[in-house]
Amino acid sequence: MNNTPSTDAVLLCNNLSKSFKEAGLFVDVLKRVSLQINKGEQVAIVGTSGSGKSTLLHLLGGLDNPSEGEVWVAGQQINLLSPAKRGKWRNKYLGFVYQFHHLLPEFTAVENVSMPLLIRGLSVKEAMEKAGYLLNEVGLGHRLKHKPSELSGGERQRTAIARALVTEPHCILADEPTGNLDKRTADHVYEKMLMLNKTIGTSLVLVTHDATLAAKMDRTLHLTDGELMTE
Ligand SMILES: Nc1ncnc2c1ncn2[C@@H]1O[C@H](COP(=O)(O)OP(=O)(O)OP(=O)(O)O)[C@@H](O)[C@H]1O
Repeated sequence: MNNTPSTDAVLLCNNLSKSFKEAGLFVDVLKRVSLQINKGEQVAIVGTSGSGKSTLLHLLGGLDNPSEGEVWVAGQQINLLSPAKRGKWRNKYLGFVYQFHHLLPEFTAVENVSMPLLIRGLSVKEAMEKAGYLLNEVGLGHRLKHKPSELSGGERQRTAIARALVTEPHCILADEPTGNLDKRTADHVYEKMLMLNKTIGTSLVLVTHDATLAAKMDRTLHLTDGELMTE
């Protein structure tokens, strides 16, 4: 498959490969992966441990360089950009949610969520209002002033989701974001994330081991030993 960016594509890669050098030998972790994520689409990436899921997500998000191939985000081939330009492009169009929330411990929930907007130059008032709205949407309207250490695990992950969505990115890249939560809390967090993604029209690429969750998405991509299997 060889993709050319269409108007529907928010994210795509062509013949993406990644090798790591270990003990003098190259190990091929991703092998010529091509895929396209369209506007508003929710896509799961599944595969056994070590099949290359996180590596693929890192490359799609411009957090690492491919050995070969192309990554396009919002019509721009990001792997050709300088690290500084790539970082700017990434912050403009993508949102990230990780297994560990990476919230800033000394700031409250609403301050954490407003941070990406302040960095973009919004006034404190505007940023706080938007952050408060998003936190309310994920069911945390009553926890705005709590610091991460005063929130439960599920509440922290919902705060991280609000922070990823507050800039209304084209696409969210999520790597097993509820892997450290119990199933009931995880289901609740996902419910919120999937619903909000639909409301805002953000695409979602989610790495998960949970087949039930993957089945809720529009599409599931299977990685086996670094190769994408057709559905
Ligand atoms: N920086 C690195 N240097 C060397 N090898 C690496 C590096 N990063 C990843 N790998 C190797 O690449 C393979 C794929 O790793 P990756 O983390 O993408 O797998 P995964 O499918 O996300 O696994 P899991 O489900 O266990 O998180 C693994 O064998 C791993 O050891």
